[in-house]
Amino acid sequence: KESWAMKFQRQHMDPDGHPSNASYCNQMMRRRKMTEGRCKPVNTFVHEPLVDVQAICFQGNITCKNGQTNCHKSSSSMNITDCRLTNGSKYPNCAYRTSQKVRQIIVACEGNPYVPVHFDASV
Ligand SMILES: Nc1ncnc2c1ncn2[C@@H]1O[C@H](C(=O)NS(=O)(=O)C[C@H]2[C@@H](O)[C@H](n3ccc(=O)[nH]c3=O)O[C@@H]2CO)[C@@H](O)[C@H]1O
Repeated sequence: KESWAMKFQRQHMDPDGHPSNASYCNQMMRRRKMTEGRCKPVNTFVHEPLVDVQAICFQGNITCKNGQTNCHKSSSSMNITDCRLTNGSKYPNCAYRTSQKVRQIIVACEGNPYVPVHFDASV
């Protein structure tokens, strides 16, 4: 079974990628298996080295959206791509808008080793 840590990497890590065109999200959401059974509404990909994203777990500790206190905000801004389902999208043809941004990101961390397991938000 896929661990939380591996699920985070499958859903949110693309260190060597960058949205070269508007179909980045359409392709990546399929490739990373987030369009099976339903179209995942919102998903962010992070274009930074895995070690830099893992280091966030030891940066600013803040409260998560769900009230848990195991969230951490990155000290610096990161290159990310937000994928957001378009209104006209109809399963199984999940159609996304691709938005490239530079933001601080907030992740939840768990386990030993203490690693990212959930993407909370970008600010
Ligand atoms: N503190 C915690 N500690 C540990 N675990 C925690 C904690 N909190 C949740 N989980 C777990 O994580 C699992 C999970 O998938 N949570 S999820 O909210 O649906 C993920 C959001 C995110 O993927 C995406 N999104 C959203 C915004 C954005 O900018 N970018 C962006 O990508 O949308 C999703 C829905 O918002 C869930 O099973 C829950 O148990």
